[in-house]
Order: sequence, then C-alpha cells, then structure tokens
Amino acid sequence: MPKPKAMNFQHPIGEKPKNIWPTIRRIFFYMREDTFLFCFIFAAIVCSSAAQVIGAALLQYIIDDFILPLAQNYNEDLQQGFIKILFYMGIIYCLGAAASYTYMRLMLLLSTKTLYKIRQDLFHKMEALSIHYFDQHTHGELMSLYTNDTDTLREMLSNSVANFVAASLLLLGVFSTMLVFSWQLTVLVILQLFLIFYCMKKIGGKSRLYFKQQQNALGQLNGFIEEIIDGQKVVKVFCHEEHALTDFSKLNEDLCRVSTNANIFSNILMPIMSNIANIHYALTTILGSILAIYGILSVGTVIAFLQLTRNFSMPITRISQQFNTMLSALAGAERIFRLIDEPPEEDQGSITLTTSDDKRNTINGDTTCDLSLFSWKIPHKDGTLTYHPLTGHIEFKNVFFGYKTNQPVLKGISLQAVRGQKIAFVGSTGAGKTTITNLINRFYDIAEGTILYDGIPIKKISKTSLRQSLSMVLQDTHLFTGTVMDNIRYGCLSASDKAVIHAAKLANADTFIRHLPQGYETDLTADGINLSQGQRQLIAIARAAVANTPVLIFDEATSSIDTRTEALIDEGMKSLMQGKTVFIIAHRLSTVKNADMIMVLEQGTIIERGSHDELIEKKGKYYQLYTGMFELS
Ligand SMILES: Nc1ncnc2c1ncn2[C@@H]1O[C@H](COP(=O)(O)OP(=O)(O)OP(=O)(O)O)[C@@H](O)[C@H]1O
Repeated sequence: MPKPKAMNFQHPIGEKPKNIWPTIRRIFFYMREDTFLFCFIFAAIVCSSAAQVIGAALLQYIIDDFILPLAQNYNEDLQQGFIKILFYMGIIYCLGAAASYTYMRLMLLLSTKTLYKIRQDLFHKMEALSIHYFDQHTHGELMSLYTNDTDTLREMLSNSVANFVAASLLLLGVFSTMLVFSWQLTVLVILQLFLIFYCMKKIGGKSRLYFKQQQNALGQLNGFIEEIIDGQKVVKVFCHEEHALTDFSKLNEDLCRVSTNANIFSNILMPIMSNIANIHYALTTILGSILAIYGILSVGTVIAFLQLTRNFSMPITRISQQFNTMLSALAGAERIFRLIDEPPEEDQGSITLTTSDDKRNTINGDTTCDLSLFSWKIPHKDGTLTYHPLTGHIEFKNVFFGYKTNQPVLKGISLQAVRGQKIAFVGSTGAGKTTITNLINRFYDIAEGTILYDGIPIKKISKTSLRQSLSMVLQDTHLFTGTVMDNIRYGCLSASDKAVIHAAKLANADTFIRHLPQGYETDLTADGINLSQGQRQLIAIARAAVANTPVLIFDEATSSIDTRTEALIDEGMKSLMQGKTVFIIAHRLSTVKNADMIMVLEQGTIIERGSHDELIEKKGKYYQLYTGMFELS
C-alpha cells in the first residue's frame, strides 16, 4: 500500500512568523473602529495588574503599622485604622477582580468583531482570485485558513493578548515594588529569573521539537484514515483489510511514541518551574529573616516581599504559556494576510452585456434568463456607445497557451463556431480539449493569438459578462447544499419555479426529480451524495438549460449516464442546443457523431477536422479511434 500523505491542512506547530510587527500592526488596523473599546480594555488591564501589586504592597503597611503594634499593645485608634485599611484592601482586590472580568469579556467581544472582519476579507478575496491561484493551492491549504489559522488567531485575541499584557504589566509592577522594598532580596529574584529562562530554553526547545514530530505523525495518521475511508470499497475488493490494519498500527505506534516524548517534556516543565519558585521562596524567607533580625528590613517588608515573589512566578509562567500560542497565531495571521494580499483576478474588459429594457424574458408569463434579448455594450474613447448583438459566435485565431511558461499546451489552435453549430473535441487524454474551453470563459488568458466572441476580442469583454453568456456542464458536477430547485436555479437566480421545471424537462431530469421523496424540494447535502452520478449530471444540464445562454460547453457531461438515459437526454439536449453554439468534449464517440464539426486534437494541435462522415472517409486518426471503439465494444 502506498505511503499515505500527511494531511496538508495542518500547518506545523512552532512555525514562526516572519514579519511579526507588520502583522501585529495589521491586526490592530482591523480594530481601528474600536479604538475606544481597545483603550478601555487596556485601562482595565492596568487596573487589574495594579490592584494585585498594591494589594501585596499594602501588606507591609498593615503588618508594620497595625498588626505588630497591635500585638504589642492594644489601642482603639489603631484597631479602627486596621479595620479601615482592611476595608480599603478589600475594595482594591474587588476592583481588580472586576477589572479582570471586564477586560476578558470585552476582549472576547473585540476578538469576535475582528475575526468577523478578517473572515469577510478572506472570503471576499478568495472569490476574487483567478482559477490559476486554486491550481497552485490545495483545498486543504485554503480550508486551513478558515479553520486552524482563524481559530488560533481567535484564541490569541480573545485570551492570549490580554493575558500576555496583564502578566507583563504585573511583572513590571511587582519587580519595581520589589526593588523599592529590598535590593538584596531582588538579587535573588534575578538569579531565579536566569534559572527559569535556562530551563525554559532547554526543556521548552525539546518539547517544541517533539510536538512538531507529534503534529507530523498525527497528520500521517489522519491522512491514512482519510485515504482508507475514501477507498473503503477498493480495500474490501482487494482484501487489503489486514494490510491496512498493519500500516495503521505502525503509524499509530509512531504517534504514540512521539506524543509520549512531547508530553513528558511539556509536563515536566511546570513542576520544575514550581520547584524553582518554591526554592526561591524558601531562600527569600531565610535571607529576609536574617535581614529582619539585623534590622535592615522590617517584618512587614519581608512578608510583603514574600507575597510579591508568589505574584512574580505566576506571570512568568503565564507569559511563557501565551508566547508560543501567540507566535503560531501570528504565523497563521501571516498566511491569512498573504491570501488577502493576493492580486485579484485581472479584468480590463469594458464591454458588458445589456438589454434594451434590462428585463428578463418570460416563458408563459414566468421569469427566466434569456440572453437572446441581450447585446454587447461597447464604450468608445470619445464617450459614445455602440451595441452589438449577442449571437455566440466564437473564433480562435492561431492561439497558443500553456499553464506554465515554456510549456505550451495548445499550439496554434484556429477554429470557428457559429450560432446553431455543434463543435466536438475528441482526442487522447491530455491533448488539450478541456484547456480550449477554459480559454473561452477566460479562466486563463492566452499567451499568443486571438479569441473573438461575436467579433470582439474576449480580453475586451468584462469577465462577468463573458461568463454570464456561457454555460458549462462538467464531468464532476458540483451541487450545493439546498433543494434540487435551488441547485437548478443556480444557473439563473431570477428564474421562477415554473422556468426551473421547464428547464428540468428540457434536460429530461424532470421524471427522476419527481420520483425523489420531496420532488423539487428534496434537500441535497454534501455535494448531492444522495444522488447517482448520472442524476447529478442531469441536474447540471438542467442548470445550463435554465441559464439559457447562447454558448454551451459540455465537458464529458454525459460520461456517467447509461446509454438509455443518454438517448433520453440527447433528445432533450437537442432542443436545449437549438440556435446555440455548442462545444462538446466526449470520450464516447457516439456522443459526438452528430456534431457539425469534429476536431481531433493531439498534443495541443488540431490534426483533423470535419464531419463524422468526412473524417471516416479520410481514414485518419478519427477513423482509428472510431473503429478502435467498435473493436473494443
Ligand atoms: N491547471 C493546470 N495546471 C497545469 N497543467 C494543466 C492544468 N490543467 C491541465 N493541465 C495540463 O494540460 C494538458 C492538457 O490538459 P487538458 O485537461 O486540456 O486535457 P484533455 O484533453 O481535456 O484531457 P482529458 O481527456 O483527460 O480530460 C495536460 O498535459 C495537463 O496535464
């Protein structure tokens, strides 16, 4: 069994961001409308950290000025003062807790608002990208931006940022207060700091390495499971269950081994840190007591300092915990912004489709899309406009094209297709048939030559208008979540129910749709998994029928339909194709036999062209393919 690929939608853990500051600036830019809220959150964080520092520092005052004097000799005024200061301390702690609650809640609000805007921009840009971009990036890579990357960014904004800032402020406040209380005890704190950083570097580095390995192993395992689920039928047919189990066990063992290592290192970090903190606490107590005995420090100062050391180790742990989350969130944000910064699909076309009354045509009083009412609106440099009828005349003049530079796929293609003509492309796999149709709708722009649509170079036509005038039925039909009615209406959103049913009848899809549990209102889920491949194609043909465009492209559209259904829809397609320019790509030569013109493609060039009878008479490549088919059958 081939080695499974790692699931490519998991970005490795520990991937570092490359441009931290520009990325942070950009995230702030998304919050620009909430500057007041942001400032309020910052103020709440400052209050919360200050409350902790002041609370701890007040201890010194309470002990030295109230508790110790009260212990030596009771005094009514002192007791009153003591109660008062305890009351103030309580208020300070309550205010601190309220500030913490406020900033956490508001940060959550701010993060969801920011994420909303980022997701909007991401999807907006994705829709504006060219097909070329999707050729270069996998489905998994793109999905990961919406799932993993936005999720870590959300976690960072809602949780880590506030925690990080609060912990840093607390650390700063505690350290300054410690310095004011006693420089001698602060030296111990600095030594503890060095030790903590050393352990974090050593153990944290090892832990990151094993987590990276764990992520890869998890990716391998998930990829394998996904592959086995997808290929369950093949596994069963070839009795590969045992093999699959062995391969799975090996991957599972790998994951178990690296996870154990990763978790050992991450789990020992916390106990080591808390032990260092405990040792430091003990040393501070001893040194503080000595200093108190020699009268260098007051008892209150030592106790307050001890309280501050507790407050000191906690923010360090919090900062170290948030740091990695923030780094991976920033790396994710960089990937998101990279997509947002991608140049959108270029469109310099200024010629658009228009109708004299800008209304849709009606069939029996129902709204439908009928592009026969439309014409091309051509703006001129002098500001005048001319109109040219939309007929669906396509012409290729010596077209060269390659998906990559220096690797031509189409070499000098010239052809003409006029209204009412059915042009078929045949040829071996990879010859360039689909590529020709991809150029008509400008999924890609040509390198050399010209493509004319109704005599207009297609580069001058706006892509939206161009694509509005074409319908494509592909072999791998895509159905969206929604009813059958909605899916057919996708071809023309303004079409009425009656027009949709009319289109379905035209494509001969009506009968099977009526047999579905809820007919046209049957819900389709997960790309129409509850339908057969042939039924999905019939819906796609009906979708093209409702769009009613002057140019129709069928790319292997009837490949999954049995011969009986094919004969049925052939009949329907005849009326659908009437008066239209039709391009058909088919491996099954019976489908193309009645085409007006058959083009035989070989390695990007048209080697033969003519009607079926002409090509058979010619006894060339088409003849070989055709007779070969008979031999095969
Ligand atoms: N998006 C793409 N990026 C790079 N190369 C591509 C892309 N699509 C197709 N190709 C290459 O272009 C060549 C022509 O492909 P095309 O899909 O047009 O062939 P085809 O004749 O339609 O084949 P088939 O009958 O198998 O569908 C092939 O060599 C293919 O590998």
